[in-house]
Amino acid sequence: TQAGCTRTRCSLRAHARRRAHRPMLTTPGTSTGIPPASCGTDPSGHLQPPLASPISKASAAAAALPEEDCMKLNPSFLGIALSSLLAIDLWASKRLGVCAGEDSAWGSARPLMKVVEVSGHGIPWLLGTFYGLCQSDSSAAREVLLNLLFALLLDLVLVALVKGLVKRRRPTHNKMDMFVTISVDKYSFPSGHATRAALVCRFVLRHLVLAVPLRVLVVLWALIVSVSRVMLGRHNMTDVLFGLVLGYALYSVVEYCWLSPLSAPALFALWSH
Ligand SMILES: CC(C)=CCC/C(C)=C/CC/C(C)=C/COP(=O)(O)O
Repeated sequence: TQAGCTRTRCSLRAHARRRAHRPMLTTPGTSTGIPPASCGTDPSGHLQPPLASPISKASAAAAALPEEDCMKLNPSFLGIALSSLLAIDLWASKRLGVCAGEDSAWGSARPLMKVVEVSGHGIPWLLGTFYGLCQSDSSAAREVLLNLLFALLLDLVLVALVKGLVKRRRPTHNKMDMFVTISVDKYSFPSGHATRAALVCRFVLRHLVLAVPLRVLVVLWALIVSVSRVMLGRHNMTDVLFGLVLGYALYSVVEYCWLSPLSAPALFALWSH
């Protein structure tokens, strides 16, 4: 009937669309994602298997695609592994976001987590270091503080660059109620708090003479700041893990470019009394 024919044509078109959008898992040419022209329907409207006929124009065109185009359609092992990792990351991060809101499982701990958040924020660290630099009267202290200031600024620039390049959105369960942010802070990869925590932790352990309990406290602080980013729902786990690695590596760069009265006399002249 007329209605039956229309339904059959629609279902054929839908079938062709589904196949055309399905990523190819087989070698190009054997499955083109386009139904062969010889496919048809029987009088009752059911799809018939393809007839043994020459390759249709469409499949011949697909078979002639350059290798790179076919590669794009074939999900590689690495692609599948990455998508699976990201899916696990999103799922686990959402489950760990127990302080993401007042009504979350650990919502009552949210104010405390926000104090931890401020302790790893860029502004207190920049202002504190700058203040220390202006107050210090020993050249050794000035050298350490000037390098800490340089490290903190380098960290801000690097994180802003990576955030702007990667443009990964913050988790959907995050409430954007953070203490002072800049434009790129709408993005979450990598976590600026985690990079700063790792960087400051390595810096302090290397340049401050501290008793063992205090050294342990510094490491604990860096870990708590990092974990709190996921608990507050600000970040996914991969943002924080990458941030820690980046901050750790950044310290090596700071150490390599260490500013001294010999290498940067003009900078030190600014703060010599
Ligand atoms: C000198 C200058 C440009 C200071 C800007 C300090 C500032 C507003 C830093 C932003 C710190 C922040 C909110 C980072 C975001 O951390 P995530 O862990 O959420 O990535």
